[in-house]
Amino acid sequence: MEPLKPTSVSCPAKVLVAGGYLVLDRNYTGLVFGLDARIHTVVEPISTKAGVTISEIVVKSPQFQEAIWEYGYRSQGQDAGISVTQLSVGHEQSISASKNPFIETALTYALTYIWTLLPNQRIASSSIRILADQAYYSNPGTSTNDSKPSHFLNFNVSLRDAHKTGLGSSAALVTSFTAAVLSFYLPTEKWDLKTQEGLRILHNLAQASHSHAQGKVGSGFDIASAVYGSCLYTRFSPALLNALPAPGTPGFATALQTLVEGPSWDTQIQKAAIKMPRGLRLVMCDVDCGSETPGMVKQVLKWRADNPEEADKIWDDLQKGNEALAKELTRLACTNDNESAADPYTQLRTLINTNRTLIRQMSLASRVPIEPPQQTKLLDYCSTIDGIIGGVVPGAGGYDAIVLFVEDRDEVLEWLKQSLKSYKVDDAEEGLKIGKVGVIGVREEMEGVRTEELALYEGWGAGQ
Ligand SMILES: Nc1ncnc2c1ncn2[C@@H]1O[C@H](COP(=O)(O)OP(=O)(O)O)[C@@H](O)[C@H]1O
Ligand SMILES: C[C@@](O)(CCOP(=O)(O)OP(=O)(O)O)CC(=O)O
Repeated sequence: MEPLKPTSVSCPAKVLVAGGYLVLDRNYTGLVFGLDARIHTVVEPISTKAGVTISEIVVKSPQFQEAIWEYGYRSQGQDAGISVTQLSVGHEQSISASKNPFIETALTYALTYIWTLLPNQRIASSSIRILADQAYYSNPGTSTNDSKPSHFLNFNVSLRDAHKTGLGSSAALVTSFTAAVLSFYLPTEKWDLKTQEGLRILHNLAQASHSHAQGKVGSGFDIASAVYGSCLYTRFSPALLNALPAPGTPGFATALQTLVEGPSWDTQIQKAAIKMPRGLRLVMCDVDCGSETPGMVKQVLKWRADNPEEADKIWDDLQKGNEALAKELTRLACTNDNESAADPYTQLRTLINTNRTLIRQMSLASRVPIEPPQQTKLLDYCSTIDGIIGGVVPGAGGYDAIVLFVEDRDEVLEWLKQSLKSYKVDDAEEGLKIGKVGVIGVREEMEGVRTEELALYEGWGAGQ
């Protein structure tokens, strides 16, 4: 067997530009853009003294305080796969306080899948590092005091105190983690990130473990964009995962392998259906307030169940609007005569506004603040700025963020930033009030998962 080589993989963040709530149902689609903030996972061998065999995997997220998790692992009988147990980390923090369910579940699923492919081989110990781009968190990061400043910043807080900007950290983490662990342990004849089949298996495995860690609530559009980048997404049937035995119980390993490799997985990814028109870009703004997605989802789905006729009408109109939006984006991206028209984006503007009207109808009818009045005002305000085509509340909506289609010129972005500095929320509003609105340093990213050069992590020391 060849010695294991250090491996690194990264995945992009996401923004669901159209299809929030609808995408939870397989009859509808979600239009998701990848974003150029990435989470990286690096896996390296641990050197042990000759003759000493340990089965330990140490995971660190060195940009955060106390972010270290040590796992022991062993194969179970009765085809139950590999069980992972968190070991004491040797300082005052208790194991339960330091649990990271996303890492623990991704490790259990990835090692179990590896074991099904290499049943007679011992899985060697390794050391794993996770490094995230600044845009995932609004905490101000500081440079490492290395003479060569790193691309990655130190956030100087624990993960518990990190303020997420809603770019899908757990999905990018689970997907890059799963891909890096598979790449590290498996020879390319067994699994290869560079093939369509390798991507399909990675997608299915990451969906299964992320869904398990998250409590099976999401549509999985965030994992799809972590693997494939920007795409038009149709979710998998939720029933696929209900049939999977629990990790560590008899039959889990073969059932997992059959599920991720077999033909039953029914996600549809249409990559060619999503493009960014030449001359445009996405801009994300954080509204420094925040909404709880699961509660909003519950309420919208209850409204739909109680009012099927009204809901189906709005959803079908929204689906048509979303498809038209995707079509117009690809049309603009593929046509050459944008420059000659007086305003090449008239149709795009109209489509965005029609979708927003339908979203507000759904908001009113379901009494869920998907595009609440303060966000309407903010979006309307931004849409009047020269060079801004329009925008929407992404994903579940609420008071989290807005996403804008903007002409890709420095002066437009600068003017937007200046305008937002002096933007005032109406004092007369009742209820929740959005806070400061800031531009997040990201733009669209068409590419999904990719391998990275180890030199990127200099200053974040191997196995430190
Ligand atoms: N850099 C990181 N290192 C380790 N774990 C992380 C990191 N970023 C996020 N996570 C994990 O993902 C969780 C956040 O996931 P979630 O609440 O679903 O937010 P998001 O919407 O960003 O995915 C954190 O509690 C932590 O367990
Ligand atoms: C409602 C949804 O369709 C979209 C939610 O998108 P967000 O981007 O708002 O999600 P989180 O970052 O996980 O809060 C639920 C789903 O599809 O999972």
